[in-house]
Amino acid sequence: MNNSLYIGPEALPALAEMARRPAVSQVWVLADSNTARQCYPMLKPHLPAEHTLIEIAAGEEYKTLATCETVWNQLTEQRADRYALLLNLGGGVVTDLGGFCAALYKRGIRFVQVPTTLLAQVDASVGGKTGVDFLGFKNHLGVFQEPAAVCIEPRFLETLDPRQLKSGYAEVVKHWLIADATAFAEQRQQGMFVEDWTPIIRESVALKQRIVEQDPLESGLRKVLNFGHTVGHALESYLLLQPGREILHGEAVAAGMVCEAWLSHQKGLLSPEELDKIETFLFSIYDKVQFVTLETDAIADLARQDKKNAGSIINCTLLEAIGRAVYDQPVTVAEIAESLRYYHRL
Ligand SMILES: NC(=O)c1ccc[n+]([C@@H]2O[C@H](COP(=O)([O-])OP(=O)(O)OC[C@H]3O[C@@H](n4cnc5c(N)ncnc54)[C@H](O)[C@@H]3O)[C@@H](O)[C@H]2O)c1
Ligand SMILES: O=C(O)C(=O)C[C@@H](O)[C@H](O)[C@H](O)COP(=O)(O)O
Ligand SMILES: [Zn+2]
Repeated sequence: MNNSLYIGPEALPALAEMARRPAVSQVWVLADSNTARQCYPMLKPHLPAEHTLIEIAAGEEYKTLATCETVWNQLTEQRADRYALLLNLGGGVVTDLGGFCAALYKRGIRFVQVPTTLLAQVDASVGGKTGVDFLGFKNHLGVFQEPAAVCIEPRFLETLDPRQLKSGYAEVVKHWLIADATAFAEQRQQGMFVEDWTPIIRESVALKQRIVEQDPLESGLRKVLNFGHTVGHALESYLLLQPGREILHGEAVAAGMVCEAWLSHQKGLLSPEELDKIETFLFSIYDKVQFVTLETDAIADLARQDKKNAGSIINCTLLEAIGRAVYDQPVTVAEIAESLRYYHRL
């Protein structure tokens, strides 16, 4: 099975064909409590009658090794062998965690990503990053492992909560900011009014794939896909550990993009006019993430664990212009804290 990508009505029939290949010994579906209820009924008619559903709890707080253990337990108890196929049906939590479980189980079984959120359809299911959070740090344990296929059916989005849709849109905007100034300019006129997500999904996936193909293991260029994430992950991690204050990944990335656009401007890379365009657009869609200025140092400090760092140097991806990103730009914890204070004042 090669790594194949299907987007649209052909996605689930393609999955049906893969699941019935003689080389597949067992078919497993990993879903969370929501996708088991809301998405599995659409998938089920495409699966062989004999398959097993594993259900995990929904939410970022369950993207942990403990949840992986429950998955590995079930695979082991039912004697899944190396020829088993795992279908990850869900948002980025399920595709990241399921990919990680598949990559480690018996040193690797094949898996297919079946993303059901906008975020997972435009970003998380593509590019082979899998993993779980650890000690509150985002994706701290993980491996690069490409799925056998990615099957994107945009109709899954019909049951998605609008807040989740907005969260996913942040990664689309990120793709435009790092590599597609024209799309950003066009969409700026329309805000988040989108009738049919399919073309946006196709373009976002193609843009991400073009980057990943050149640098699959993130030794250089791929770091541009992390724009907004140095500050975004720090904020997301900080609030994840405080019950009641958790925010969604895309919401954190949207805030992170404002902070990192400001850092880009401070470092003489991004013009004030472009900074203003980015802020105005993002604030027309996203509410401000709530924290107090007293917390900014503690949040910024979490960026010391960012995976792009080298030793004590925090390497950030910044913008030279809308549509042009530069990676490995050193920033200090103090500068990150200052960017958070700037965001807070806006
Ligand atoms: N691997 C990557 O390249 C990559 C890229 C971006 C984000 N991520 C990761 O993805 C995760 C966020 O993913 P997410 O935003 O999809 O969150 P998620 O997986 O938590 O899904 C969001 C919520 O929507 C529910 N849901 C999913 N599909 C649904 C549907 N069709 N209808 C109704 N409800 C549905 C889920 O049960 C969950 O409650 C983060 O952990 C982030 O780190 C990974
Ligand atoms: O695919 C990538 O590369 C990305 O950076 C995409 C990000 O949107 C995504 O959130 C990713 O999981 C972040 O990776 P990490 O290495 O910073 O954990
Ligand atoms: Zn992301």
